[in-house]
Amino acid sequence: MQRNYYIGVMSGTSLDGVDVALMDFSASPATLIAADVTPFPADLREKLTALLRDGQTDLQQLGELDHQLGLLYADCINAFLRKHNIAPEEVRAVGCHGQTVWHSPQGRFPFTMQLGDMNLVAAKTGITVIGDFRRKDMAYGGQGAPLVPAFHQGLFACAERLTVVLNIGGISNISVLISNRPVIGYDTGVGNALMDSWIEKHRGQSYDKNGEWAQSGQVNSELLAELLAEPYLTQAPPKSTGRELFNLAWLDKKLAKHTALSAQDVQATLAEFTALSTVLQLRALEEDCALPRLLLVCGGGAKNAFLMSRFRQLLPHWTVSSTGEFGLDEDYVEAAAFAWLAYCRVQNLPSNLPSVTGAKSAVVLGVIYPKASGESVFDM
Ligand SMILES: Nc1ncnc2c1ncn2[C@@H]1O[C@H](COP(=O)(O)OP(=O)(O)OP(=O)(O)O)[C@@H](O)[C@H]1O
Ligand SMILES: CC(=O)N[C@H]1[C@@H]2OC[C@@H](O2)[C@@H](O)[C@@H]1O[C@H](C)C(=O)O
Repeated sequence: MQRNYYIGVMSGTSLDGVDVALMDFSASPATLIAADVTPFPADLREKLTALLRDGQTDLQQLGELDHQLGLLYADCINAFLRKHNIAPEEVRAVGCHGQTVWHSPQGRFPFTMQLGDMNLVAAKTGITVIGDFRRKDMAYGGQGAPLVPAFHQGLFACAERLTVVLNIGGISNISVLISNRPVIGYDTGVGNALMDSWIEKHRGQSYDKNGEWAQSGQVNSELLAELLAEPYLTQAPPKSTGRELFNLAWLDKKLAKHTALSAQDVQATLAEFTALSTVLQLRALEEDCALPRLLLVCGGGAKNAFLMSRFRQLLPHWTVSSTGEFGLDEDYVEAAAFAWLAYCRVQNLPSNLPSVTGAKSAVVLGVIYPKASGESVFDM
């Protein structure tokens, strides 16, 4: 059978690296052919961390970051093609998310900003690139996020069970899949972002491997209650958030009354906060649906053994597993989803779910940046 290759590229809110996934859409279900992650160069990570921390920049720096990210994505794709012996001509299109530097879906002038010049990516790879996936949904009144629930639905929905796909990246988001009901999906709140920032501040490590440091501390119930009182958590969907809200400045305010707490107790409380802010949402679903319940975790948080054990303890009536056990490597679900979003763009298929983002209608997402030859992606 003829292959139908698309590449998805994702660099998420954790700023840990650039994920590249090659998907084949020639048969259903689509298959992941190969995937790799490239860590962010330290200088770029530093600049982006600073930008995400306070949103302060100038136009020169913003433009340069846009260029630098475009080059990085192109390098990652070209290295990927070389490593896996794939010619650019074999790939119909690349779906590239770009780097979210600010997400502000509420307010008088809602916007979401992803950097990374897709013109550069197309020019340097020789492959047609599709980018700017979120803003069409926003133009139709949606949150512009999360976009992966439609992809989750296609891969993991099953009539005999309630399936929830939970992505634990810097931010966590869920997709609730119950047959014959519209998909529910939203950002539940913080994923790894606060645990990452806290361990970086106190121990100079970029993340808490397997949650070992968190496990060594004690959860402080007063602090936990204050974290859980964040209004975003009880806001009704559609909703989406980011590191503009959940950052060290937010945490510092909550810690003001807890100056005597040890750093590892704070980490333990942050881990519990990450788990509970999702678990409370899932418990509410239990009243609504009597089907067997499956929680499928993906994203870097799926590798945090301590966090996964907390989900199992807190959700005794659920089977807790990872997407990897159900056919798609948990590290590459988002990158695979952007390959699928590119595929939808080329097929002119709508890919947002109004039940999730709140958009007025389902629309075709993504802007096409054609490769240099002028050959249309639709002619391949
Ligand atoms: N072995 C591990 N133990 C604990 N945490 C881990 C482990 N491996 C990865 N992580 C966490 O996963 C994070 C990366 O997750 P991921 O790549 O899914 O995030 P992202 O895609 O950048 O975020 P988002 O989905 O919000 O855009 C790391 O920053 C780290 O906190
Ligand atoms: C604005 C933005 O980049 N949002 C990301 C982020 O990372 C996780 C969560 O917050 C999710 O809403 C979204 O990414 C995934 C890929 C999505 O759109 O489904």
